[in-house]
Amino acid sequence: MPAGPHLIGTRGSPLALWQARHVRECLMDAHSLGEGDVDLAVITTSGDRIQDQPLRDLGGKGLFTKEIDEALLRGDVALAVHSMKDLPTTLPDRLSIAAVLPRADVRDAFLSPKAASLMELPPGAVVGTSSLRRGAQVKRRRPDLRVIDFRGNVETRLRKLDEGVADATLLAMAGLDRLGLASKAASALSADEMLPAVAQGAIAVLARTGDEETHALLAPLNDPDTETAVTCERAFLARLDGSCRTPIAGLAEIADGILRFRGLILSPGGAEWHDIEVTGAAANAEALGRDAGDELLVRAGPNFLASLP
Ligand SMILES: NCc1[nH]cc(CCC(=O)O)c1CC(=O)O
Repeated sequence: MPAGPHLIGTRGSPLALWQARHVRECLMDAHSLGEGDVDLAVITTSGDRIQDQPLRDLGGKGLFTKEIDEALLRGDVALAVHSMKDLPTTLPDRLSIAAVLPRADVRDAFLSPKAASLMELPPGAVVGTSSLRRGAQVKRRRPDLRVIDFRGNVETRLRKLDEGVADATLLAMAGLDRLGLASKAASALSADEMLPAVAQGAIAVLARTGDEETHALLAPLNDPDTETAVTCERAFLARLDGSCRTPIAGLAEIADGILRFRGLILSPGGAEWHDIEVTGAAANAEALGRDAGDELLVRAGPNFLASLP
């Protein structure tokens, strides 16, 4: 054991802190560690600093992880905890995923003081979301609704909803649950109504490639079915684009070694979409996701992704 505690790098948002503390507890339980053996190191990322621009104009993913990756590579921290859906499909050189925690609720929550569900919102109502995926699926189901950009962390978005900036918003159920805010949800959207983001509800722990001690420490925290499901979803995403400019959704579910994957790409306005569903052996997760991505590219045609702004 090295001198000093194992340090966990994390963003400072309430959700990030909850997740990092959760990993800390899991590590302490798995290895019977004491209070001082694992500690958090809060790191501010560019994504946290820049609050006034839509995320997709800022170079997309990696924005919330760059400074934490650098701290890992320098050896300032031994591990880093991230919402897996915020991780780019290609990890930085010399970093790898050491554990994927058991997945929480994958669904999106519908929040509104005006209606119990998306379909019950009055005509022309305003939905606030910064997610192209959610916005496009809202328009797909309800072309009459107006989607406006809604940034900030979970608490900020809830405040904006209270202030009447929008009539409704959508947030990941997993995040609300973790923050003790599940009661704010009017309902949960089914995956058929609103297909979740790739890796939604999963927490990934990163470590330096080759840091065997930290990898061994984290191994008991890994959930194989969640790892398999997100491997399929991320292979799908990698095939399609991976930038924040394309509305993409994907969900793999595993039961008895059989994997069912649903994938969806949409035009930002939700008027055009292409979906796919495949089933196969969970052992082929990566190929299933990749092939589903290739098949959607064929179905959508070469102009679909190219024509997006
Ligand atoms: N993009 C922000 C983000 N990243 C992870 C979560 C919630 C937890 C999860 O989806 O795993 C959220 C908030 C949200 O989408 O409502």
